[in-house]
Amino acid sequence: MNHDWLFAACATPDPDCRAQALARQAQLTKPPGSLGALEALAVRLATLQRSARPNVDRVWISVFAADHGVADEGVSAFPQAVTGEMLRNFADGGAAISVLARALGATLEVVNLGTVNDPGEIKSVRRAVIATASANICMHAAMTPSQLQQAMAAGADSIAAARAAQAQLFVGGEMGIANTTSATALACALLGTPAIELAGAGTGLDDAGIARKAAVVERALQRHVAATTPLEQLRCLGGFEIAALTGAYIAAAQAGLPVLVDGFITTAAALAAVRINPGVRDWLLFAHRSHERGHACLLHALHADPLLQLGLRLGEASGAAAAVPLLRLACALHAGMATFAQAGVSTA
Ligand SMILES: Cc1cc2ncn([C@H]3O[C@H](COP(=O)(O)O)[C@@H](O)[C@H]3O)c2cc1C
Ligand SMILES: O=C(O)c1cccnc1
Repeated sequence: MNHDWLFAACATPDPDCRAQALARQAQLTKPPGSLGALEALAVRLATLQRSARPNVDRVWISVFAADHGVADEGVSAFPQAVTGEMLRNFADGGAAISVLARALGATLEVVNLGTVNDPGEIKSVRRAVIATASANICMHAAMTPSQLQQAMAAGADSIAAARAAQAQLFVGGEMGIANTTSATALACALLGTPAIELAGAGTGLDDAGIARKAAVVERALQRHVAATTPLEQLRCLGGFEIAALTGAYIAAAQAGLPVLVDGFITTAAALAAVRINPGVRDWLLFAHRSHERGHACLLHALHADPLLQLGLRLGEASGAAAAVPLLRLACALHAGMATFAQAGVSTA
């Protein structure tokens, strides 16, 4: 099994572009620092895109869908059939991310990695089916080594497609009933945190449901206590779409394509990516803090300060899509504001 590409060097952000962008921000007609996070975003994007005038007009969104054997443990408020049904909804344009992508003029790629209720060929859904579902993590490793490899390669394929389309920003999303359980188990293993601290409501569990979900996660952690590397933890506790996201984030960082991370599940995949290849961290921007209980802890572990906190708890890349207009405004301000000299405005 060849995982060598995962450890190849990531691109390095350009310190000269950073210095130039900081110098320009200091000359724009505003008190220094007064545009706060919008300034930092413009400087960050200039550094990552190696450009004096960064922009995120061309946004690529990939939503990875897959089912999870751990759904058998009754950990979701919704039935497993929803994953496959939502594939058709994505394709028909009715899902939240379909609407958001349209509103942003972003490209939306949907990838079917394996669903129990498989809708079959759908125009505009990429089939990269690995199996009907990952295995129940309470009993087995979620994936075989070969399945892990396939899933991560499917994520890297999306980055190749995004680059071919000259995307300036990559956004990953996910759809998979019970995947907050898998993401919680992965996060607990990566962070060494007990399940009860990270388990949350997902699609809408009540307190008793959350307690049962935490017990399921603890069983999975016990079952896979021998998994001590991040790659093994991902293989044993993750799922196809989570591994695809991890592969996509690593490939994006290696290609020098900035990434905007979405919610709890994508952040768990991002933490796995950073643990596997630490150079990935430079390429990650964080869109929002989701309502899901464990998200704050994951963000803290990544030293991430997300832009928004809107009480979203959907996934599908919806929170990242909601933050794209802020990135665009940051770029527009950086490019379009007059300097003190140009406008004849006195400096301090
Ligand atoms: C109709 C519907 C659309 C969704 N879109 C994203 N999710 C979100 O909810 C699921 C995770 O929550 P849990 O672990 O509790 O199952 C994932 O599919 C996630 O993307 C959805 C869930 C539903 C029901
Ligand atoms: O934050 C998320 O990504 C999330 C939370 C709940 C359900 N699905 C996704």
